[in-house]
Amino acid sequence: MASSDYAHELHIAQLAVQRAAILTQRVQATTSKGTLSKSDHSPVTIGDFGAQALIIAALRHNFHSDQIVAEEEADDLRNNESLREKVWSYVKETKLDDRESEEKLGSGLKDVDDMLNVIDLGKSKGGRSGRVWTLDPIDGTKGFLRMGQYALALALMVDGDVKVGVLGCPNLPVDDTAPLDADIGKDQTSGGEGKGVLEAAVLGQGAFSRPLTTGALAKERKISMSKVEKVTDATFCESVEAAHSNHGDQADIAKALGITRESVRMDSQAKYASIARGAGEIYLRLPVSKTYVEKIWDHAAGDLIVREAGGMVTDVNGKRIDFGTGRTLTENKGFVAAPSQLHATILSAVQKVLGAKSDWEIVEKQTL
Ligand SMILES: Nc1ncnc2c1ncn2[C@@H]1O[C@H](COP(=O)(O)OS(=O)(=O)O)[C@@H](OP(=O)(O)O)[C@H]1O
Ligand SMILES: [Mg+2]
Ligand SMILES: [Mg+2]
Ligand SMILES: [Mg+2]
Repeated sequence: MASSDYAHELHIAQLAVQRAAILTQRVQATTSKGTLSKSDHSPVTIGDFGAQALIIAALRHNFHSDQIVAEEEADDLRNNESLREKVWSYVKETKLDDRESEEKLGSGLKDVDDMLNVIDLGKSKGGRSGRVWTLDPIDGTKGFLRMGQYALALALMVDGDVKVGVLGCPNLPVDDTAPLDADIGKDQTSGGEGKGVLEAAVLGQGAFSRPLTTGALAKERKISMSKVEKVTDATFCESVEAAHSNHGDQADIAKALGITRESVRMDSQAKYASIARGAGEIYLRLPVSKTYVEKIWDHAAGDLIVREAGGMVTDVNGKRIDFGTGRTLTENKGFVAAPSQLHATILSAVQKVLGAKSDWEIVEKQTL
């Protein structure tokens, strides 16, 4: 990647994600992942807390005055000494095995209290002005727990626009040309051989992938979305959980498009990472709940990487995703990510299928 705008931010973001992925991989390999249920009943683990602490520590060291919007907060650790100590033991032991790279991430966290405070630096409001990092330390925690796909997602927004995006996907194949395997979202315990990819993009500079390592960054390769011209030849991916995206609507849309291949289900922004390198074409995420508002950290990195790889990402109304609205994406409903040459066709099928549903209130009728 050209060393120009945001080169330093990109470099640090990739090293920070790579270091935190060492921790998440160690936690995923153990049977005791320290799972807690949050107030919304979603899980959080030692891996989520530990990765958030390590990545924010690197951001604090390098970009002291930037805002950070991250998913996790430290309250559950303040009230739980044994879990707090477990997280701390992982955090203090995790280092890149390349000294120069590790030094770039800073001198580290002083003690457990420093770790808790650093985790809580992720409580910023976000918004449309200034530099804001957004972090999902483990996206797809359910996938992480079921030994499937998950991603460490970090992005930098400036004045509400995503400028840098990084996705660490420890369980995706290293090989960018590997076809989208129907079992990709399933059990990944059989070994880490050939797995682990780090994808990144800077606005206007293209998208790149490199093998995830435990030290210095590996050599990068340019990636691009699929060149498939006929939508009937496309494969689409979707969430595993039926509660996170509407499998029924997505199946109807695929049918309307004449897609006969079965959808590939996998957790996390590994879906964006896959289509960004041409493994599959489409990522559909249509809302199930009328009240759930999506979070910026679940989409910012993936959105930029897909767009820089030659794709388009919009909501179901065809609007670009607006990341300047704070911690949540209040201006967008549903996600349609696809290669540019197919996006209009897919969007029109999405609108036709949703428009025909009498209970579809989220998509304003006048915009369909
Ligand atoms: N109701 C509802 N609707 C839509 N999205 C929701 C919902 N509840 C949670 N979430 C967010 O979904 C994130 C995981 O998305 P995935 O695509 O990985 O889902 S799945 O695990 O494949 O089912 C997940 O991210 P993580 O918490 O980082 O795992 C949540 O932020
Ligand atoms: Mg997430
Ligand atoms: Mg998460
Ligand atoms: Mg979560």
